[in-house]
Amino acid sequence: MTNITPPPRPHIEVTGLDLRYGDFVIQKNLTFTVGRGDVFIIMGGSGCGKSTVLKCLIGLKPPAKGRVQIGETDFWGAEQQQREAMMRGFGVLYQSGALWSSMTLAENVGLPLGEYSNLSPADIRELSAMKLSLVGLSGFEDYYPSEISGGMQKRAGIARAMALDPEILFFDEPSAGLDPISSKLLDDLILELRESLGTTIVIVTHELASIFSIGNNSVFLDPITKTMIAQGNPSELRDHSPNDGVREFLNRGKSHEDRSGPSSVSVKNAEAAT
Ligand SMILES: Nc1ncnc2c1ncn2[C@@H]1O[C@H](COP(=O)(O)OP(=O)(O)OP(=O)(O)O)[C@@H](O)[C@H]1O
Repeated sequence: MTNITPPPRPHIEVTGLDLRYGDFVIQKNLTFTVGRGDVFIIMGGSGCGKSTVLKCLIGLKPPAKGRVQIGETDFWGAEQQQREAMMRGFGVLYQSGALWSSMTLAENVGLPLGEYSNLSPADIRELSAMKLSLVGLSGFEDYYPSEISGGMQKRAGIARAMALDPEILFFDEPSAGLDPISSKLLDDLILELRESLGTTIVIVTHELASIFSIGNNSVFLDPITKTMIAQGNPSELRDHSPNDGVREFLNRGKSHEDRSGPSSVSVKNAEAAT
């Protein structure tokens, strides 16, 4: 008899999720999985509910219906205390970066360590410097956020998100407000972190260049039907999604046919019609 090893359990499993603000439905019936070590992109047009889905995954917005399983645990079904403990295993970088302007970079990164660990101030300082070096900011420990560029502020925000060695990193529009070169450097950093630490990374973004260069898995949310209309590798969705809207969005408004001749989808459709 052959021994078949079952596939590893996904890191995050979302099943039948509905999200609402009051009676206003944001998204419904979302079912998708995020594998361990994935760089998973939540994408879709403006206002479709990407940030709201992220908020639900990080514990800030309870679902109206459905389940979010993180590892072995039903995240929203768990007691609040257990959920809060799980949330300490998440590192979050919000859109604004949100560093404290009156604190140095080392103090910003050290803040969660002071709050959630028993480390001495000297150890916190050393660990903060190490986290800053991971994001290429060695030597900037004593700088204030206003003294460094926007791209460096984002890096410092990532160092702070990584302070407690999270299992999952969540980024909301990490490249918002950055020029294309800083944005590319940030993508490189995200990939480096994923490769060196194996952290699962979930990102809300509609920057196409980032989506294709760093994402290996994704979900595509539709604002009209208010549900997901695609899941999978973004490059494959760009070229082969059976949904025209998904292909158009990922080809920057151009259909695949416009760019490079008929897509395999339309070839298949043409073959089927003959
Ligand atoms: N706290 C809230 N209360 C009520 N409605 C909200 C709240 N936050 C967001 N919304 C609404 O929910 C919808 C989805 O918002 P959300 O920010 O999740 O979308 P998004 O896809 O991330 O948008 P964008 O791409 O513009 O950042 C929008 O119509 C927004 O106005």
